[in-house]
Amino acid sequence: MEQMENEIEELIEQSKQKAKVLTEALPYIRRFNNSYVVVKYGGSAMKDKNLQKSVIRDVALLKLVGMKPIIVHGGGKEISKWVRMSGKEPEFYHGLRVTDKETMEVAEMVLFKVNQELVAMMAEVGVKAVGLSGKDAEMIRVKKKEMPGKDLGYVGEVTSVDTTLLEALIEDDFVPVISPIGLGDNYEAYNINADDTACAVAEALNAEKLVFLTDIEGVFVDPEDKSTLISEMDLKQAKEFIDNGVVGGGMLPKLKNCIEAIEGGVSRVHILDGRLTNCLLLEFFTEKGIGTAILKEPLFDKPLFSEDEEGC
Ligand SMILES: Nc1ncnc2c1ncn2[C@@H]1O[C@H](COP(=O)(O)OP(=O)(O)O)[C@@H](O)[C@H]1O
Ligand SMILES: CC(=O)N[C@@H](CCC(=O)OP(=O)(O)O)C(=O)O
Repeated sequence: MEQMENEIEELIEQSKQKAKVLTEALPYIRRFNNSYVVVKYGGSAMKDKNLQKSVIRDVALLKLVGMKPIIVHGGGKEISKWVRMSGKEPEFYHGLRVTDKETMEVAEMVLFKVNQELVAMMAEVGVKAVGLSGKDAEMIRVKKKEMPGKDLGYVGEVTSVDTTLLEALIEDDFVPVISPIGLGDNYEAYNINADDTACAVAEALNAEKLVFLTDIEGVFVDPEDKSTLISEMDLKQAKEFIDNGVVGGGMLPKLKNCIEAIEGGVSRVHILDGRLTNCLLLEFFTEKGIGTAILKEPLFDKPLFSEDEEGC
């Protein structure tokens, strides 16, 4: 009898917790209703199938509560695996894959596979997604990326994004899943860095939010010291971090993309740890939020580090 009473009490407590979570989420659901939210999903955060499913479930939930999510995916590691299997060693120059004709073919095949897997996962959680590359309806046009001293081959730099198809799909309740391939002047396929692609799509849609899911908790002053996570920075601070050499490696182009997106009209950009279960829900629907937010201007005067932060 006593055990039964304890179980009932536990159930009531759990229900109260769930109700609290939903109540806390309400203002955010209302605020982001009908907003474009671009999620860049790639890198190491994509490694694990269960993790992929968790991210996809989160995106489905964003959709079901009234937002307009768009996924831009990467797959760099998977491309490298298949390039090796084709007998070549992957080559990168300043973070960009040197892409000859053969590598472009491999990249296009691998990205198509990744794209369709994500589309199927969305279907599994009851949301209709449509897989696209930038070639569809000439959505993403590019020019060949020029780098002093190195020919990158079929690497594209986005020149324009035509959102007509995206808007039509979203209007009809589909979630677009975009792979980072663009169409060149000569109508050939070009390989685009997925962060650049997400940034260009978010800018073209004037998105409310652009979220980069990566393999680290956010931007750190010192990545070795977890207490130095920067929960929020404005454009000025972001530029200072770049100039002062605080950020390096893959975080450098990512932060540059964040700055570009904000300057291009995106309201908020976030860098989140895609390895964390329910990372998107934690960022979107909790007061505290997670990761690093990059804003046009500071919301209010507060210390740089993560205490006392405000979410969304
Ligand atoms: N100050 C910094 N804060 C956070 N990460 C940093 C910083 N400086 C360098 N990095 C590196 O940037 C990496 C993220 O970039 P990248 O590997 O290109 O991500 P993705 O593959 O998800 O696109 C982190 O794993 C980290 O090693
Ligand atoms: C030109 C260029 O480098 N393109 C990238 C496209 C995929 C990508 O960016 O994937 P992640 O986000 O998973 O790294 C590549 O070929 O790896």
